[in-house]
Amino acid sequence: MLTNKKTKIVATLGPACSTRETIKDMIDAGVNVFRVNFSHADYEDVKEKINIIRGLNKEFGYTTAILGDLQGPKLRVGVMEEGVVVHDGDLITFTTAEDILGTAKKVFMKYKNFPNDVNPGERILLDDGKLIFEIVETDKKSEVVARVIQGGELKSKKGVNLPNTKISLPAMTEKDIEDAIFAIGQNVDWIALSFVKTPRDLQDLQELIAEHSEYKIPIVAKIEMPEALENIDKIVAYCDALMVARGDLGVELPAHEVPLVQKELIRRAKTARIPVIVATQMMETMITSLTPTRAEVNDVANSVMDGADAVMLSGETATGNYPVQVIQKMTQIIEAVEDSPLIQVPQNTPQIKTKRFITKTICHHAATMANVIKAKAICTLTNSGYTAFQISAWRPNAHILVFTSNERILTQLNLLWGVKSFMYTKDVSTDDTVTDVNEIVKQKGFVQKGDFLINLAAMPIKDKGMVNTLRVSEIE
Ligand SMILES: Nc1ncnc2c1ncn2[C@@H]1O[C@H](COP(=O)(O)OP(=O)(O)OP(=O)(O)O)[C@@H](O)[C@H]1O
Ligand SMILES: CC(=O)C(=O)O
Ligand SMILES: [K+]
Ligand SMILES: [Mg+2]
Repeated sequence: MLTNKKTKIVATLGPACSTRETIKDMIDAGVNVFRVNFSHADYEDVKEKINIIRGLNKEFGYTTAILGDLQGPKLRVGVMEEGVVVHDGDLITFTTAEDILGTAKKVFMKYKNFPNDVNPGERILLDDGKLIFEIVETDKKSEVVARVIQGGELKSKKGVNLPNTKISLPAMTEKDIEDAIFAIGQNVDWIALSFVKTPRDLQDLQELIAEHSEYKIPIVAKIEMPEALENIDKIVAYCDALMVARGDLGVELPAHEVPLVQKELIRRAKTARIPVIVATQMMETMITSLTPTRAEVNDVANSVMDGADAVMLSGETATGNYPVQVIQKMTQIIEAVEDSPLIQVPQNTPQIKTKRFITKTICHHAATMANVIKAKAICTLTNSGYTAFQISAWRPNAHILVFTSNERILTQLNLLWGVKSFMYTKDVSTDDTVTDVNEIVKQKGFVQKGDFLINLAAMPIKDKGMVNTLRVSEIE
């Protein structure tokens, strides 16, 4: 039995959720989207997981989506010996010369140009800033010596941030291009681009998608760099969703600036009517404990109250001990707050006259009207998914039920707040379609006799044109 929450959950795949049984339990507990993190992914493994998820979708009528998250120009250390700990004041060498097994004295850095890009005095942050080093010297060829400023356990393949350094890497590296082509080949529902700085980065990915796919794959712009904040208006115009990637963001910026940035980014996404995902360390203690901290419970709840369409888990589900329980807990938190009248999600009323002005306006009125007449559901027939984005953005109290014959958007829309989608392949006239859809919705238990329901359609239906009709039905 699937949950009825409206805020979506994105869960990262990893060794902790590798069986079909665990994946099914996670979906039943509230996962709507699985994230493949290409920073750690093995293609054969990804294929297997995607098959499992799609198999479950088929068998149980789920619409679980898959999000491919490209690594981007992220630096990483190599594989480390077990249990290496570095202490304040220690000196450590980062080498790019050979992929050695790392120790407390010497560590492999997987970025050839590293000794060239850095300068003495600059900082190296590791593992989302848990460890801090200061560069003492670089030979500008293959070795960099650094002093430990804040020590701790130095684990394999952890990410490296250089907030004071200008890195000479493109937004899409060779690896990202290869991973994106693989992801497109697997028909993933969404692709996330890490470390976006400018709209150009997004256009490059759009072009790559257009070159390798006959369908448009929507893009999530991961906001984790100060440059992205400077260019946010243009970035919003060139992507289909935002992610507040707090892991890197909290290292690239002082972590105490992240809370207001989160609120600002959510507001931007709401204004553009695109979904926004809040990510990283939401339930971090549940990697090893069955009880989240009060602060974590508050964080998930407050993200929902800020207006997040989706909340994301990383290590909690990828490598944590409790991949199913963490979803159950997150669902409980979401359900406890999302219907509260205290939630005031920012929304914009001014309508810009784009070519879809009419459709946008109808969706807006459907959502507002549903609240006024207390309609239990808004049903829309869509081929592109556009109306689902538009209705979802207004956050009506009614169920948002999407009927489509397009298998791709059936799962893609599962990232959107409040949206539930259903396969609908019958090709009939509007009157029959409305009656038919309303009957399905009643059978599924979303509405009962006497309830109002709003239908949106493009008439005539067979033309698959622009939505031009809003109809209110009373369920018989
Ligand atoms: N197949 C896998 N997929 C995802 N994470 C994995 C996998 N195998 C191991 N992990 C571990 O889970 C941890 C948390 O996952 P997460 O997706 O947050 O990674 P990350 O390294 O912080 O990546 P990024 O910042 O690039 O998104 C990783 O640091 C990694 O050590
Ligand atoms: C998810 C991610 O990439 C981050 O938080 O940095
Ligand atoms: K990533
Ligand atoms: Mg990141």
